[in-house]
Amino acid sequence: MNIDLTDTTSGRINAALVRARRAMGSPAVGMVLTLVIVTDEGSHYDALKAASDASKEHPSRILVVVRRPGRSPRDRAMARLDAEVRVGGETGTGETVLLRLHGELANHAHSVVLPLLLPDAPVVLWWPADPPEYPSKDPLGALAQRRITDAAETEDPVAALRGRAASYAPGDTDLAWTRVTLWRSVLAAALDQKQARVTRAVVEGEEYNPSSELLALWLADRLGVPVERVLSGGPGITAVRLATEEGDICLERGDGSLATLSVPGQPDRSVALHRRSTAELIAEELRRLDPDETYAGAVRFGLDRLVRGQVAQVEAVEAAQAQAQAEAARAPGGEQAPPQIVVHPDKERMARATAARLITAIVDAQAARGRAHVALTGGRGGNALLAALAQAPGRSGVDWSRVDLWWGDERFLPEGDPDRNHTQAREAVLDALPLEPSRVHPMPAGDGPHGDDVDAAAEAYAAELAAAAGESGPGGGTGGDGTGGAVPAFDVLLLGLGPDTHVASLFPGHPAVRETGRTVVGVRRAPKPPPTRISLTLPALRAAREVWLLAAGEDKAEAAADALTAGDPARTPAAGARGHERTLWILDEKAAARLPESVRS
Ligand SMILES: O=C(O)[C@H](O)[C@@H](O)[C@H](O)[C@H](O)COP(=O)(O)O
Repeated sequence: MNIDLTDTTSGRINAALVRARRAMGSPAVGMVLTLVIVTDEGSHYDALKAASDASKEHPSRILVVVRRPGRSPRDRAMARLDAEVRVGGETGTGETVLLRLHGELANHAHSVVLPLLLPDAPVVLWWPADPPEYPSKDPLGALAQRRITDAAETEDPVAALRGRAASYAPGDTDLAWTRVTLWRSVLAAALDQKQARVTRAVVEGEEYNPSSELLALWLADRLGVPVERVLSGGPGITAVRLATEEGDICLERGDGSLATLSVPGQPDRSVALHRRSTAELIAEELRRLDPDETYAGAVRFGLDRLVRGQVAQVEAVEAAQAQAQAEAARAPGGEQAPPQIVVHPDKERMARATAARLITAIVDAQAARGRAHVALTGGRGGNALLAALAQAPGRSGVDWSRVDLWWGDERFLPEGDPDRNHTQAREAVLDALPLEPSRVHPMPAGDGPHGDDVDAAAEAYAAELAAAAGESGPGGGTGGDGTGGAVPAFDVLLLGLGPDTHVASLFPGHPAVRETGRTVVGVRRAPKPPPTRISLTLPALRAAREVWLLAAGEDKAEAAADALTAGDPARTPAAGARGHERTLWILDEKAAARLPESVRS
């Protein structure tokens, strides 16, 4: 039931609430707290929506206070209270009162709110933005057992955290702190389980991210060791590394909601660390109303006591890359994204983290388009990734029956030959996945219907790709000259980097690299055995939404440096492998060792 009251009083509002309850035949019992939200006209809808969702778990009276002091002296001199009372309906078992305090009344919000508080029930106050400097001393704040602010909703979140530290009083909390609950619980469990002494810690997260700061402060406060705060490109917190005598405990979340937890001596596991909605955060805060001493210890630990580290390896390159590479790597149409770079400490962790990243990408693609198209690569890097995928617990989060698997290239050998990429992929993981056989698209074998005619085999695969192109959802890929030669818009196209900068079976100086009219070609006299292969062409690779290039080991260092600074794909084919939406270079430290300063600085 909705009741609108103009130029009213708190008493009339209470009477309206009673009337509405009676009319609905639902007494006001069962409501557990009063949630007061202080916001402005432009933000009250979102804040109320989040609070209403949160209060489904905690039936509440929600009072939304919107101050309207007025623009002119005349407006400011008057005093008027308008109210919108909502009981039942989308408020669930709770009730909502939107209060507009006009003119002079805007300076006396607590006198309006006090008579509207549920009797004998806790009060929670939430400022979605622009909180008072001392929340506990604010007249409204003084009414509350819990006072919620959000440092992320400020111009300078780190400065805001300094303010929270200075003004802290029991009952204060901040949503930037709430956002690290899941990280803290995973790390605390890993530390409890491992019982290893931590000697130092690193927290990587995007700049101006207060949650990264608070997670670092919490580790410093709890562990009593040096904690380094390192900047990354995000989103949000991207990694925590705890150095112990037995090796690093790492919790890495590349760019999605799935993180990888690596604990020395244990198999990696994927952990859901999705970035929660405001409603979920508020619901968590409503669950506990006692003072959060852990928050108090962290926020007051002292930001200046954190070690300010170098910009993370990952993002030093990403930031420089975005600028230095944009022109050189841009495709003729200018639509490909400049490459981003992720560097992992070693090839084992690179494979594990990339497997988790691939799972996230597939889950996201299926959520967006109902299915996912992934093109696999052969070689040690590609197979290591598939082996890691076989171990990744998060793989059960994928509906494999809606994944289409393709190959970027294939050795033109008899079916089942151990050197075929398809054979190796099946052995690594495919045979263990509940795939839909009709959605697994190996390239033709050398003893198949086309005999030893590799060109005919290539044409057949091009036709299979074209048939699937229309199914790959909006923005379906086009390869070749962009006309008939279509391919699906691969959600992720994986490529291993050859030591000579080849990708797929496109080798430097080879005619296949310069092919633009077809999407798939036969390759003869390949420098990497076996000599006869089938390969997607560069235009077909570029039809992918995302292209991920994998390079591990020092034998790839020069190739990676060449490809990331070169411009001519004919000479350095990897330089021409760009995705429409994203190009990701995934390296281990050894393969990244020769990246020029201009790229790494
Ligand atoms: O069929 C192939 O050989 C691959 O598709 C090829 O493109 C491979 O990915 C690179 O040569 C890197 O191989 P390594 O990862 O083994 O170095």
